[in-house]
Amino acid sequence: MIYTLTLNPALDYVVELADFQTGTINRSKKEWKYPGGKGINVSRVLKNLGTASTALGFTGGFTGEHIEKVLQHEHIETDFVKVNGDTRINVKVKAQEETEINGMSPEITEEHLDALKEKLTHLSVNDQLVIAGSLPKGLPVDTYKQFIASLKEKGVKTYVDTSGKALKKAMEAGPYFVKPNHLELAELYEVSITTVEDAACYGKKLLHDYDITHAVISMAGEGAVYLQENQAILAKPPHRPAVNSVGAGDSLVAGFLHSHLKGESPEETLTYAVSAGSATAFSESFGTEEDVKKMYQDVQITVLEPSEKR
Ligand SMILES: Nc1ncnc2c1ncn2[C@@H]1O[C@H](COP(=O)(O)OP(=O)(O)OP(=O)(O)O)[C@@H](O)[C@H]1O
Ligand SMILES: O=P(O)(O)OC[C@@]1(O)O[C@H](CO)[C@@H](O)[C@@H]1O
Repeated sequence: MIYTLTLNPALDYVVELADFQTGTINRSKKEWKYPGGKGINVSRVLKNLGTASTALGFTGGFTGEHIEKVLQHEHIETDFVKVNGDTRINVKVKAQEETEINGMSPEITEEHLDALKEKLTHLSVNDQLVIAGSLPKGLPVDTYKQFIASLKEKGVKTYVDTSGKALKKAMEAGPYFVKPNHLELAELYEVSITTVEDAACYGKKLLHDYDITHAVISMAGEGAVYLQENQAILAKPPHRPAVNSVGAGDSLVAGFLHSHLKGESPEETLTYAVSAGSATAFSESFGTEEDVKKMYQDVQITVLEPSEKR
């Protein structure tokens, strides 16, 4: 069974404006309200692709209730721990460029964390857990690391998409899969990553430095680099104007899982993952299965020879 874990979900309020000006009143021309947070997005895209999952994490207040209602309406299983405050609202402004204001998490108490840990004890070998997004305020920076370490002992495979200190700590427990974007990878190694070759080089270093089986380094419009022991592959999407970048990375993770769990080859899996990411980047919302299949024809694969670590 696939589980997704979103410790810091959000109600995403997406507003489209012809022109965005600070210091004055802006009126939206289009707007959407979606359940959000990276793990929840992975569950929604998996559903689009025909793969079931259960969404775990913390939800609270009117925003939390709305998120659960929408997910249940979409026939996505949920098993959230209820917290007292309101799940945050994240504002995404689409104008000349995209601007995001990600809200604050509600307070998570010891009891809430224990209740979540109890749910995780039910996962077993053959289960997959996607751990995605930021940590709510107040939780220890090694929270993901602890989850990964104890799940790994039971044979549960973990797929990690987070950033900053939480990512660095999570790596120490050796997750099965990790998807940093090139900026997150650069931050981890305190370097600058601007080319596909740099991404492949530091991606390879990631595999050597930590006990990780699969890594995908996403590079927005440049596509993504996949790495596993003795293999590095690049998948490039077609060059077109992107409509939306919110959730493109989550779509890539969902596409990877969907294809990988069907036992497809690394080339097919990376192509499918990048197709899912780009299908979302080229749509107003998440790409549908049909969008992903169409995109698959236009994604180009190149086998790379990554340079040795610097
Ligand atoms: N401008 C674009 N054109 C084509 N594909 C894109 C574009 N932006 C993103 N994608 C697709 O989405 C994937 C993930 O994008 P990105 O590297 O921006 O991830 P991310 O930083 O995790 O994204 P986000 O946090 O916005 O969800 C890329 O590998 C690519 O397949
Ligand atoms: O603040 P975090 O947890 O890092 O990211 C949260 C978020 O920006 O990520 C998703 C897109 O990937 C959105 O649905 C959501 O608002």
